[in-house]
Amino acid sequence: MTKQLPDLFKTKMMDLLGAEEFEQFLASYDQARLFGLRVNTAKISKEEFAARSPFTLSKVPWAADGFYYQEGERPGKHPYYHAGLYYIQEPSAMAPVELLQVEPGERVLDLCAAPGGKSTQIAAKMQGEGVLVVNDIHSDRVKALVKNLELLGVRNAVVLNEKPERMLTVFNGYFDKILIDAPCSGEGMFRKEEEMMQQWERHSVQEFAVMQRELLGQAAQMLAPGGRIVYSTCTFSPEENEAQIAEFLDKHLDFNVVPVDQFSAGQPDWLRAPWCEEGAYSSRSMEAVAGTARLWPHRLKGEGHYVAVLQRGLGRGDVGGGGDVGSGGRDADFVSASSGRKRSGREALRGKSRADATPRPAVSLEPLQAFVGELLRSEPFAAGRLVCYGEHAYSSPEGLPELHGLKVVRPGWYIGALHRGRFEPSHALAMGLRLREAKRALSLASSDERALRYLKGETLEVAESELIRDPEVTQAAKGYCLVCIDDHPVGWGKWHDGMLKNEYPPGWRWT
Ligand SMILES: C[S@@+](CC[C@H](N)C(=O)[O-])C[C@H]1O[C@@H](n2cnc3c(N)ncnc32)[C@H](O)[C@@H]1O
Repeated sequence: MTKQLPDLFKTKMMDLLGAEEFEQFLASYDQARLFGLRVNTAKISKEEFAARSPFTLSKVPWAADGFYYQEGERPGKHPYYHAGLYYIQEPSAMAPVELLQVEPGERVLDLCAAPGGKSTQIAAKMQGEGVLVVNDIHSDRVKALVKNLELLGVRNAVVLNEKPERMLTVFNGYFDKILIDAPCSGEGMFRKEEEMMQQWERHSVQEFAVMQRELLGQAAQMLAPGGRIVYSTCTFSPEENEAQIAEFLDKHLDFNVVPVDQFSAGQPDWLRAPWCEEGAYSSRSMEAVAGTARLWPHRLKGEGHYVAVLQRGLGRGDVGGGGDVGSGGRDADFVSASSGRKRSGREALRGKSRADATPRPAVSLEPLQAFVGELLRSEPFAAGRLVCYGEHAYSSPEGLPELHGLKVVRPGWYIGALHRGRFEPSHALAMGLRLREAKRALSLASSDERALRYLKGETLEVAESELIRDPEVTQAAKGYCLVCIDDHPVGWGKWHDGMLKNEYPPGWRWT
């Protein structure tokens, strides 16, 4: 593979690394590829997963829930993948979110989020508490982002498809943590994805450097005092890494680098011609970038990455706090109560105080209330507020400012559609539920041949005695039923008279 590397890339890396280290670096391209998965601790503990796992796992040293698996094991072809128990993720790509140090209850932004590897990692750390805003500028990539959030059962995410500059007013000084997993020239991915080499030859490093500079400045405006930004790339070029951070620090004196010591150090000595403008940076910034981190494929078991942790001071900077701007969700017909205290799902659905001041929903919420009463033991929407966009109902995280004028793809967890007096629960609702939250469910063993047949979209024969039912429920077993595999939800079915009609969405089916 070393032969296929672009000559220009090889010459530059030789200049940066020096002859001896360059040889080791080059040798890494002929080593076997590494494979990683991250356990989705929003759904299962890593101990439980390790006990059930059909894969040969070994720990990724820098990621709490990350594991290497063996080539040929194909975790994407296992029912547990369809249950959202893990995300297949390159091991080095797990590092930035670990360094973001997200806590449940925080307000977190993933600015360049698609297809969602790091968003789902952040979500697992938030455990459904707090506000997670995920954004990507490319609408086609946002589709994959939404699907991954739904697959992994994320309940507290809002998905935007925006230019970051349009987010500034709404989110000025709002977030506690921001991840910028920046678009970059992708030099660190040449071993994993060979087509990255052709893309590298088409786009210049300078082109990406311009975008990265803008993204860093925009993120700084959306960060609260005392907040943290993690900036990451999967490339080696100092123009996209140390130079971005040094320039940012010179423009933002209220930010410091939090040194990362578990990886190789950033390279202040590369901030010079011909790659960067000689003498352009202050000595404070030059010193600080030594505390940023480089993940080298010849020094650890992962692909090439760069990560910088930027901490904003608590003092008054040039951005304001709070985020409660604008009024009235853009297309929301109805916004339920948002009292701040925990409400029951019934209360959330009834939507008291704010609902009185806002227009009634265009559709009646009664079918949704009936569904909740019949099917759900606990009230999963109580942590959010129910919003309706046309026929579609979402649970939006508490504390979110009005998203006035923004292109909102998902204003929260998609609950389902209210259509012609009926409620159709969404697939996202099933994936975000727990077995214990359902009053009527079916749990198939992963070894049961019906598990795979369900994932293929087939109708199943299911005896009434196999249904798990709330002992207090006296109604007939007929109707919606949460289908699980080894106790983890994978979708809906409709049970009637010994048959389970399959509600697994066509686009998700096992092929
Ligand atoms: C490295 S990828 C992100 C990978 C993602 N964080 C993950 O872990 O799955 C960079 C993303 O940035 C998006 N992007 C490019 N320019 C952007 C911009 N100005 N604002 C927001 N997103 C942008 C791209 O569409 C791409 O999906």
